[in-house]
Amino acid sequence: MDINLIGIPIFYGADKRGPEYAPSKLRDKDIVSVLSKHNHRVYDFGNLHVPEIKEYNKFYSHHNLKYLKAIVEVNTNLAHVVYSSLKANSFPLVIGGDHSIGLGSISGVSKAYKNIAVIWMDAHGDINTQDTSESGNIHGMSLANAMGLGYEDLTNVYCERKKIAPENVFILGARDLDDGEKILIQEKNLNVYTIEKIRDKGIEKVVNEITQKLKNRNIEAIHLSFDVDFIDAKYVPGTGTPVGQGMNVEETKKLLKSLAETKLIKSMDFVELNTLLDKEDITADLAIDLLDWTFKYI
Ligand SMILES: NC(=[NH2+])NCCC[C@H](N)C(=O)O
Ligand SMILES: [Mn+2]
Ligand SMILES: [Mn+2]
Repeated sequence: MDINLIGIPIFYGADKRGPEYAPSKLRDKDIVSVLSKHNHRVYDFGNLHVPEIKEYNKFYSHHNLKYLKAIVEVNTNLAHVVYSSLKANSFPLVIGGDHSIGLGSISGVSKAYKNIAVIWMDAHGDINTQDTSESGNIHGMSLANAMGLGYEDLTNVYCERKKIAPENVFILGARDLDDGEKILIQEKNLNVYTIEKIRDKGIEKVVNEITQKLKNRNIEAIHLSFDVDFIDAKYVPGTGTPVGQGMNVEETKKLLKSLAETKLIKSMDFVELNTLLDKEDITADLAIDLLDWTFKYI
């Protein structure tokens, strides 16, 4: 397979420095050779441009949407690179950066394929809007924006329509949801698999259930958006919003393997690695290990 490696050095969606250094960290750790081992041809596209915005200007457009303008710009450009990669039969692997970039990735995928699904592995839902968010951080809104909910500059990124149908979104690992997010899950009857639910059913059954639903809906492509805080806080010191009670590394790998083996994953984000918070590169090394593992089966 051909892989286009796309770095997005952005922290604006998290409003906390650190995620912007993740792409170069993973390159230092030889991500290209690691992925190439599995018979992939890896093309390193380098980083996309992230405009500089001064801290005092972050509320420029909207008080509860920090760094809105820059985030819209970056996601628009990312969407096009993702779209163009898919059209050229390459697998876009997007290295964040914070999770605000999920919007750009999904936007690109949604133009390349008619019927898509999104698997969002995350301790959080990232389904806030400017009205429900308690932080104003856009990385907590990107999945809602992709579903057409939220501020119009965000929902209209790349093309003016909703990018993904709520019934084709699967949130795995959620265990830290805001009140507004819980209401939305009820309202839209979203597919949310909490850690408890995944452990109760078992990983295999969960993946089968998801694949069955996707088959019934003729899904052509899954976009996998992996937030490293999906994993239990004790294994990932290097992330900005860590949450306990998550899966361990072994369980996570089992889940990633089953998802990869569906052969439906056509694009992926790896986000929220914060190198400034990391301890002795534990999280960066884990990131390499997880990507190595996943791309063995993809
Ligand atoms: N991609 C993430 N790590 N998101 C964390 C979001 C945290 C919180 N729910 C918020 O909206 O601010
Ligand atoms: Mn997230
Ligand atoms: Mn998260």
